[in-house]
Amino acid sequence: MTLNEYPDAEMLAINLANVLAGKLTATLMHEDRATLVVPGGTTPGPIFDALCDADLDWSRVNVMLSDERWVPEDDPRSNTALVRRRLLTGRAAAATFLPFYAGGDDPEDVLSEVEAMILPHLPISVALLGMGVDMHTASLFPRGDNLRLALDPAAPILVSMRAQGLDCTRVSLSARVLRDALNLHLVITGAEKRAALDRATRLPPQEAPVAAILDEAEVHWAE
Ligand SMILES: O=C(O)[C@H](O)[C@@H](O)[C@H](O)[C@H](O)COP(=O)(O)O
Repeated sequence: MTLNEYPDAEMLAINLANVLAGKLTATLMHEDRATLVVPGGTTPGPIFDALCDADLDWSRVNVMLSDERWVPEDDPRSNTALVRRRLLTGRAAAATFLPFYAGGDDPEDVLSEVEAMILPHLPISVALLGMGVDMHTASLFPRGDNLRLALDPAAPILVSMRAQGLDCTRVSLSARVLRDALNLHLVITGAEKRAALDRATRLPPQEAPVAAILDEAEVHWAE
């Protein structure tokens, strides 16, 4: 794990957007297409606002989420709606978005179809992940019902996840798929998450799921 500290959240957003754009540009120098994975939540918005106008060939970029709440796009909890609003605009509107939500109440009914859509676009070229103060990343939650499966080296590409305190079912890329990203970045802000990150470095992934990806991750933090 490498840790990059920034004087404030604005500097973090601008610099991290440049780092991600640089990695995508480098990928597109030797690949026909690049796959970008981004998180939902409240942290990435300013990063998306800076990244969406990066001068790169977005028409050759596939964008997908690290995880999704299993709700339609018009639901305020939808990460897809966040990405369409804040990232897939400006130059990045030319990117191809691969939504996970496929309708219905239970993702298990359609997981294999969604995985079939994802598979051709792996490994991930550039992944940006967030983290909760409970040390979850993507939707790999401590005490999540499918956490053991999601952490298994032979895990499927996508797992459903339910956990106490979550107001809806989620789906998440599994730890092995996230770890296999060719460029893996984790963004956190604030003292509480910084302390949680420090704790996660001393805990097993079963207790601190973010620990499953820390070895491969470049961490970006601002107060
Ligand atoms: O669907 C989501 O919410 C994200 O993918 C999730 O993993 C997020 O990155 C963390 O929960 C941090 O969320 P904040 O950025 O809101 O703190």
